[in-house]
Amino acid sequence: MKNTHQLKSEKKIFVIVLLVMLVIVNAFTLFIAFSSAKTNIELVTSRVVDVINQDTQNNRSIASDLGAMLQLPDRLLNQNLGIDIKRLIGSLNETPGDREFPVWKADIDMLHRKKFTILRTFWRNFSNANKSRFTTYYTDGDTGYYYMFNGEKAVKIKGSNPHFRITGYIDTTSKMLKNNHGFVIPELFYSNVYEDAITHLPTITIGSPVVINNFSVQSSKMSGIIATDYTRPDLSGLFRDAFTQLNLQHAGYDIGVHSQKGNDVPMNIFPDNTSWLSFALGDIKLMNGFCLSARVHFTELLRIKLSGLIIANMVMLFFFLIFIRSHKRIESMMVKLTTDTLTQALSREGGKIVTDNISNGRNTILVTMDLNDFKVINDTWGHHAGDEALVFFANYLLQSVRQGDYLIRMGGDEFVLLLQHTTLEQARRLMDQRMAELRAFPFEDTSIPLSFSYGISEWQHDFTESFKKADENLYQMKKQRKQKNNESYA
Ligand SMILES: Nc1nc2c(ncn2[C@@H]2O[C@H](COP(=O)(O)OP(=O)(O)OP(=O)(O)O)[C@@H](O)[C@H]2O)c(=O)[nH]1
Repeated sequence: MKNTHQLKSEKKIFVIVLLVMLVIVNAFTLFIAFSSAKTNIELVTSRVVDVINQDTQNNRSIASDLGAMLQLPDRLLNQNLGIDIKRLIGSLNETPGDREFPVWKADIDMLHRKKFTILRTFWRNFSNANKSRFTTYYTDGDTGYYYMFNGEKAVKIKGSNPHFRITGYIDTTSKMLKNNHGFVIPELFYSNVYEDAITHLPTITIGSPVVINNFSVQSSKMSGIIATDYTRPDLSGLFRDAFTQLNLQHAGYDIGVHSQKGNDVPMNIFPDNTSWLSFALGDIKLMNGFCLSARVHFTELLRIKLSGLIIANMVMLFFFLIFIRSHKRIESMMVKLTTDTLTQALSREGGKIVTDNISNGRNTILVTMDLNDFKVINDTWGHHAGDEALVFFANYLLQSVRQGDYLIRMGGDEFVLLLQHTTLEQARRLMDQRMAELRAFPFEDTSIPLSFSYGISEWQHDFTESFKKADENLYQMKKQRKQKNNESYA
């Protein structure tokens, strides 16, 4: 049978295990929420990448068409595009604002007029669905020409390019084309995250190279790039759309974009000022040249797995309550089984549990006690008075013991005290004192004389042996007392 001490430590262990499980279950659920958050961002990113890829694809095809067309003689060009190239590039004196015949600024040379005219024709022939929503243009270098598709605006760049520098890119790509005799498809141009000189917004640019192939001499050269700019508001809009399409909310995420080139200006798609507690979802590849750094807020993790968290905690709470209830029932049953109902001292069974668990009896003293002439109290004042005497006596003894000492009712008016961490001498002094101080107990409106005898022994290996020795001493004390009484009557 388990004793109350064992039950208490069992309860402690259970509570610790439950708390650990509570932490594990909640941490695990939050980890699943974290994985879902990461998947959400990856899904959203792939939607954004789809749009950018589509733009890039269109730019690539315009770039490659332009590269091919630039080598054709005017006759074939006119035939293919259905235009009159000579008329279109020479319309210096046409009416300003005429849609068909652009007015060229004088500083735009004939080759570029031709380039821009071809591009304008491509762009006009393009279906709207295929046109990028964002600023798309042609440029042929840092101090070259610039043609914006949507606005149909052609300018010669004075000084440095207001957007980003592509000289390095054109040089390396040209070298690569030369080394491979033109038989390679050049990489796209990726800018870093820079501040646009016109809009003053953090911007990224992705450009498709325009290559003029000349396979007959196995040499190709770079002409420029067809590029699309994505400003912070552009990308925010793309991300917001992707979140909406996927039925997700963006409020719980911080998203920033950075390039692999470094030296970026900060570009926060969704700002990181709403939560003090957020977790990094790691670097997510946007496309070759760019990465996302995303964070998810703790509140969003809770929201994602709210039902899971509630259910997990409710289940744990349910088991906890069941355990506590059954534990309490066992505990009260144990108390009932091990306690003497009349005196509240330990019962014989309770005493056995205690004595069985005395592993090392060193410094343990066993005292047996028996009320003197208890039968007389019963016979004179009634059984009820006898009961009161027993209760009084037990309380009287319990007052003089310390924590860790035990009072056991062996039966009738016989009790055992187990005194721990004490010597035989100290115990004897205590019992003599207690014996001397006990005179009577109050019963109804009188007081009835009450005294006891005791026998004492040091703990010897087991209870039976120790009890036997103490009981012999008790018997001696009783015997001496009776002799004394007889002598005083004689
Ligand atoms: N009131 C009451 N009496 C009990 C209880 N249990 C045992 N007794 C009585 O206690 C008495 C035990 O008396 P003994 O210990 O044999 O005799 P004593 O009168 O104390 O005499 P000595 O021990 O020799 O001094 C018996 O009369 C039992 O009936 C109890 O729970 N209540």
